[in-house]
Amino acid sequence: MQNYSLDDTYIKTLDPQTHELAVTTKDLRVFYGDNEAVHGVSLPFERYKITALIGASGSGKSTFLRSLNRMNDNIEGSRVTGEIMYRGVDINSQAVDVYEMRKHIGMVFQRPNPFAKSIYDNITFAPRRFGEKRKEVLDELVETSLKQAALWDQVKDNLYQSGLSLSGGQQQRLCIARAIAMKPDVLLMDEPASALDPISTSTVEDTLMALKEHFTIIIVTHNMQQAARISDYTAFFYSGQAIEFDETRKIFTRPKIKATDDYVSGHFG
Ligand SMILES: Nc1ncnc2c1ncn2[C@@H]1O[C@H](COP(=O)(O)OP(=O)(O)OP(=O)(O)O)[C@@H](O)[C@H]1O
Repeated sequence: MQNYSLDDTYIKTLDPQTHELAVTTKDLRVFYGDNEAVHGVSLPFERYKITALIGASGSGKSTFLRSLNRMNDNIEGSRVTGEIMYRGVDINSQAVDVYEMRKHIGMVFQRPNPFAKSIYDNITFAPRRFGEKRKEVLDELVETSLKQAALWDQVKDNLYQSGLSLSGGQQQRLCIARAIAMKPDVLLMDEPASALDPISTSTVEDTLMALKEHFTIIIVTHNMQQAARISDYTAFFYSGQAIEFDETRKIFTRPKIKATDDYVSGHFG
């Protein structure tokens, strides 16, 4: 099967003035020991857009996503080769300060994982660790992050209550607020709504749609309706390769590859 390649995509023909790329990967390969889980994926991620990564279980979506902010560094025996270009720097290079890079490329996980701390402390924890001590700046950060995550109105009078006391959907929005408090450029999200009920899912989806005004979002989802509803671009993963990448409306209406068509129309996977 043909692997999708950045070189032969129409993206090259797009006007860079109107289609600025936040991150691109080139021939990205991820190994767990001898097992190559991602086979040379080259993808462009446009700034202020949502790109969905879809594909069957085990096709390498999460592995690829995690490698974009070097989360695979924490997995023993894991190795990543190829390029991840961000602002002209290959962030897959060993010379890169990973903690500094993660300020720019943040991550929200599948299960809401607030710290066992107050709502206020959840949001200010990382900025404080990076040296921000001014109370007025931290207060402002808490308010803007919670507003952007559509949680402010519900928690503004209870900022010192534990983050763990919130509902699942609220906890996930707190985790989104915590991630955006670092003012990242790019937010990586691994099935951020899969542990939530339909109403919370819908609120999180609305939140993501609003967030793309300020952030570039790359999201793994198994939910085809969700990918179709919220994403601008979609990459279809199959056996560790991104075999098709296009505007979401094209992937869901007239994909070029049969395997993509079968997957999005529910014929397998
Ligand atoms: N920590 C790990 N150690 C070893 N192998 C792993 C690890 N994580 C994933 N893999 C393997 O890498 C391959 C891709 O897995 P990955 O989780 O990236 O797929 P996925 O498409 O995200 O699947 P799902 O939709 O089920 O989350 C699989 O063969 C999986 O077994």
